[in-house]
Amino acid sequence: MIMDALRIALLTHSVNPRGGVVHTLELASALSAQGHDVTVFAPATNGETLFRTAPCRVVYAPVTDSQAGTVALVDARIRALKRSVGAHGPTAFDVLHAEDSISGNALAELKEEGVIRGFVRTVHHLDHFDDPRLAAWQARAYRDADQVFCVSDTWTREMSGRYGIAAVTVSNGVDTTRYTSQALPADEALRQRLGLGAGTLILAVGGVEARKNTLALLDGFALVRRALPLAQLVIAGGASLLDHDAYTQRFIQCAAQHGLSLGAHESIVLTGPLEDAAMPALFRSADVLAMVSVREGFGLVALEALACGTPVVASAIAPFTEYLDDATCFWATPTDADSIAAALLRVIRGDSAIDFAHAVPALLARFSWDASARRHVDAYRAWLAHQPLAIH
Ligand SMILES: Nc1nc2c(ncn2[C@@H]2O[C@H](COP(=O)(O)OP(=O)(O)O[C@H]3O[C@H](CO)[C@@H](O)[C@H](O)[C@@H]3O)[C@@H](O)[C@H]2O)c(=O)[nH]1
Ligand SMILES: O=P(O)(O)OC[C@H]1O[C@](O)(CO)[C@@H](O)[C@@H]1O
Repeated sequence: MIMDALRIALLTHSVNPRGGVVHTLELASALSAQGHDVTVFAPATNGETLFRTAPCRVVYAPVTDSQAGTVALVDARIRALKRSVGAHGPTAFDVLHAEDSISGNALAELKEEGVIRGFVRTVHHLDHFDDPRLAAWQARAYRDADQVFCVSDTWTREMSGRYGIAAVTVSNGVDTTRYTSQALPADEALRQRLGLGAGTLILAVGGVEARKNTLALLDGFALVRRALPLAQLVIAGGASLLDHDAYTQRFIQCAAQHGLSLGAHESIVLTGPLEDAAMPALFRSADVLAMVSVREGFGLVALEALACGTPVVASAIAPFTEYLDDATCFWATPTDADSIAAALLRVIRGDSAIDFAHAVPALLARFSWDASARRHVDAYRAWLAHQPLAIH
């Protein structure tokens, strides 16, 4: 432990392989390596454990209330985190850091009740909620935070321009020891297990959901199949707390209308959430990563694919345009299936200018979790310096 080590609590919404949880664990790992005393709080039901081994103390907050429906689920998780953090008392941590709206509400309530003095919050991206309770929770979780961090300048500007919140950007990192282009014997076993054939593999990560723009990707893929009849679309992940069932049903119907079948060895393979070790192997197995999302906080998956030596087709919108360029990705217009198909085909045919020798390593070097953790610590200390009284 370093002399001026901070006692930091990082709160996440679940144990799932998902952006906010990955951010929590990578930040926890880098902060711990720098000598800080980190505790991760994660709501868990029925003995669930984090999808990746945590490098620090973990407190699983038991979710005891009903999670039937999204509102009940969010409420139950807010209660679970609030109980667990509250039980540690007001002096247990120097910094309480919420990674999402659920944990932000747990801390906002504890702050209102005087149990904690304040908290910081990372906004990865915000969602659109028709349900007023979900919308109100989402707003409270950034509005009541003492300091908001965003994972891209795009979102820092959005928070200021649209919501009047003065956030600071603290970028993501990418673990280039986990995500490498070095093929392993297990890569082939994974291909077999998932039913991936010898044809071209187009990979998308994050499941089937509107924000990931999976329907437009499907339309683009159907066009690609006219030129490459053996091509497969592999969609991995999707461990979201939100309800994407209606969108998934539309996806299944549209696939049928295109004459595309779903399943192992079929043209579309939906893997669902995968164990951590599978992800680098899957990136390496793909001919191209399609990241044609319409809303991302940062787009970490694009960097992971590039680190594995896999070319990326990315949406020609922010935040991708903030850090990718013609030397590190191939652009597609996310609202245009023809554009998505054309971009995928250009990359598959080796007709892109992605520079894996120079531009990609230079890009990856700009995003480390160590640097992200140092920037967080600077921001924590700046916030603590403005607290009228020390927390402990
Ligand atoms: N092990 C495993 N990891 C997964 C899986 N699915 C996704 N991941 C990992 O989870 C992370 C993000 O995945 P997304 O599906 O893109 O999550 P998100 O919730 O949309 O991410 C949000 O936060 C990220 C971090 O700041 C942002 O980069 C992203 O744009 C978005 O705002 C990446 O590290 C990705 O490799 C899976 O099935 N298994
Ligand atoms: O899709 P995910 O990563 O599970 O995220 C769900 C989002 O919805 C909420 O659970 C509720 O607003 C947020 O806390 C979170 O950002």
